[in-house]
Amino acid sequence: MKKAIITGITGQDGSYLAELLLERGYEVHGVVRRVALEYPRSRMRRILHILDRVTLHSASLESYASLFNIIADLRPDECYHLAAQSFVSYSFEDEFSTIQTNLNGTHYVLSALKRLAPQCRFYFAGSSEVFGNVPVSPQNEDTPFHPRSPYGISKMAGVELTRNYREAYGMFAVSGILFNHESPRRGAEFVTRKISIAAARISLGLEREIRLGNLDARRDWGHARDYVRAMWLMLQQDEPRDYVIATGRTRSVRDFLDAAFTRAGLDYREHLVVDETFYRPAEVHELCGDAARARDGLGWSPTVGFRELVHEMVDSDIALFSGRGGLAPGEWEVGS
Ligand SMILES: C[C@H]1O[C@H](OP(=O)(O)OP(=O)(O)OC[C@H]2O[C@@H](n3cnc4c(=O)[nH]c(N)nc43)[C@H](O)[C@@H]2O)[C@@H](O)[C@@H](O)C1=O
Repeated sequence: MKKAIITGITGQDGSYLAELLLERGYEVHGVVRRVALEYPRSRMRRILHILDRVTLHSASLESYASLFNIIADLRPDECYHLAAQSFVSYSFEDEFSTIQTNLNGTHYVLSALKRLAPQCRFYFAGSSEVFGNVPVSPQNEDTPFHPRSPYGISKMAGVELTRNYREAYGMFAVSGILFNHESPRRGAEFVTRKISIAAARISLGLEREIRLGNLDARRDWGHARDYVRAMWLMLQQDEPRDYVIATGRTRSVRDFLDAAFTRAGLDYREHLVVDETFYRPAEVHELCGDAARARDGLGWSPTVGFRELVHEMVDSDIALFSGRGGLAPGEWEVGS
């Protein structure tokens, strides 16, 4: 039985990945912050249904020793490093913590694996935010990086660090450069979930308006369940390589808003307030990925289209806020 560690198991991707690994017969271990153990109903809400089948370990990305000890005890076969400060907006407010946690955390995990489990296959959650402001579209693995936020910089450095461990120490260490991927488990601070929650709550009469920033930004949105499958596939290959994971199609924030509100039986124009406080100091206007390498090398392609994704998210939030979602009010509020 293969043993896998997931950092960030309580997040959207971590929860889907844990399900996938359990289905494939892995022994699954998750690394969580102590706070998650103290507030299990909200922090653990995405993995409550599999808590009896995974083993959780308490550690912090800021503490090398805490990560070292877990890796020393487990000596895993595969390590998926997903934990990070992942909200781009927040990275402008606290650039120091974002860069420190995201970069040092990655460095600590890689360094501990090199010492204790050098055969372990390592996946780093890279991000399309590394491309930020590149003039080339679509972006692939050869596109130069031009990040536009402290978050993007931390992810760019993580991709380079992972590459360096691969080249310098011969480790099977790879990065997935994942474009935006969403689901009903997305944190409420990200624009897609903010919209699906608002569509649901307005349609149920619980709220009247939604406040958003730049509606013209365009993203390449896929479904998180498809994207964690790509993570797993990357670690099953003969050769370690980085891969772009994307759908290859972009939509604007306004398109998402329109589709979500229409699904909820609403006209978004009657509820939208454009609020400049949600604009970013440096915006990424459009990102579109070219996942040809993943298609040819991993046999990967997305299975969920844009409309299906939007409908799943809105339907799920309508169920949640009409009391059919299994969570008490307030338990959805904490982000990823
Ligand atoms: C791949 C990448 O994907 C995600 O990063 P993101 O693209 O920044 O995601 P988001 O949903 O926060 O913003 C998308 C767009 O929507 C615009 N926007 C307008 N109005 C609001 C608004 O009110 N809230 C938010 N959050 N965004 C807004 C905002 O200006 C931006 O242009 C993370 O998973 C990240 O970890 C990651 O790696």
